[in-house]
Amino acid sequence: MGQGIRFIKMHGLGNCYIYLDGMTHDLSPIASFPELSQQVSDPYKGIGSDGLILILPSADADVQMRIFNKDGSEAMNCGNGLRCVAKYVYEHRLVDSEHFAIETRSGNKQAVVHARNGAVNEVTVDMGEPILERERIPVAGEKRGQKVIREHLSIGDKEYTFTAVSMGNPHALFFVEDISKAPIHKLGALLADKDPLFPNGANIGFVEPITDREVNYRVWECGSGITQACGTGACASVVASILEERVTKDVPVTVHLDGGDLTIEWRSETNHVLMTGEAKVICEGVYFQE
Ligand SMILES: N[C@@H](CCC[C@H](N)C(=O)O)C(=O)O
Repeated sequence: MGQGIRFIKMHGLGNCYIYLDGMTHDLSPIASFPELSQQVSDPYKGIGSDGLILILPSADADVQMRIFNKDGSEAMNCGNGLRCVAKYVYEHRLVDSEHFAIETRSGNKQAVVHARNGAVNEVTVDMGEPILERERIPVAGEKRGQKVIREHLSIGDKEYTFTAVSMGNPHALFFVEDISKAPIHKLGALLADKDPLFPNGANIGFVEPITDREVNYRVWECGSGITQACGTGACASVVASILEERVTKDVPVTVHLDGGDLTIEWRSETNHVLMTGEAKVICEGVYFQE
C-alpha cells in the first residue's frame, strides 16, 4: 500500500466532489488526475462522488480550482465546487479576506464567504457574464454570433425546443410543465456527451418555471450523469428563463434543485450572474490508490 492521498469530501446541495488540497500538500506524485477522478468517484471501490476537484495555488488569483468529472473529463467551471473551494480556503486560512478570487479554466470568479465565528455556511460567487453566442457556447449550426433561444430539435417522432447558455461550461435548457415528468434519462443519455449538436458536450437541464422568481431545475451533467445539483446549471436555468421571458431580471430567483435551493440573480447593470448557496463538509481521510 502506498502513502495514501489526503482528501476532503464536500458537497453543495448534494453535488459532491473529492477535494485535494494542493496548496499545502504536494500532489506531484499523482500520475493522472482523470484516472484518479474515475477511481475516487466509484462508490464501491472508491469513495463515491461526482468527480474530483483540486485546490491549487494561482499565479493571477488567490487560489485555483480544477475540476474533473466522474468520467475523468476536465470541466471548464463548477458552481457548487467554487462555493466549497471558497469555504475550504477561508476556513483553513489560505486567504486573508472574506472576498477573494478563484481561478478556473473559464476565468477568475470573485467569491464572498458569509462566515460566523470563522465558519462558512453560505457563499456568494460572481459567476461573471453568461455566454450566449452560438459558436462560443458552443452549439453546432449556422447563425454565428446569435443567441440560441427556443431552438427546435427532433428526436425520433418527438419535437423539443431548447435554449443554450454557457456559464464557462455549456448548458442546454428544456422547459417543461412538470419537472417530475422531464425526459432526463432519455435526453441526458442522448445529448450530454456525444451529440454533434454540442461539440464540447452539454449539461442537459430541465426547467419548470413556478412564478416569475422561482423555478424547479433538474440536470444530467456531461461527464457525470444525473447529479443532485449543478451550480452553473442553476445560473444557466435563470438566464434561459429570462431570455424566454419566464422569470424577472435584476431580482433574486430561487432555483429548487434535487439537493436544495440556490439563489441566482442576473444583473443588467454588470451583466453578471450572482450565485448564493450552501457549502458543506462531509468527511475527510486518506485514499489508497490501487
Ligand atoms: N456540477 C457542476 C458542473 C460540473 C461540470 C460539468 N459537468 C461540465 O462538464 O461542464 C456545477 O455545480 O456547476
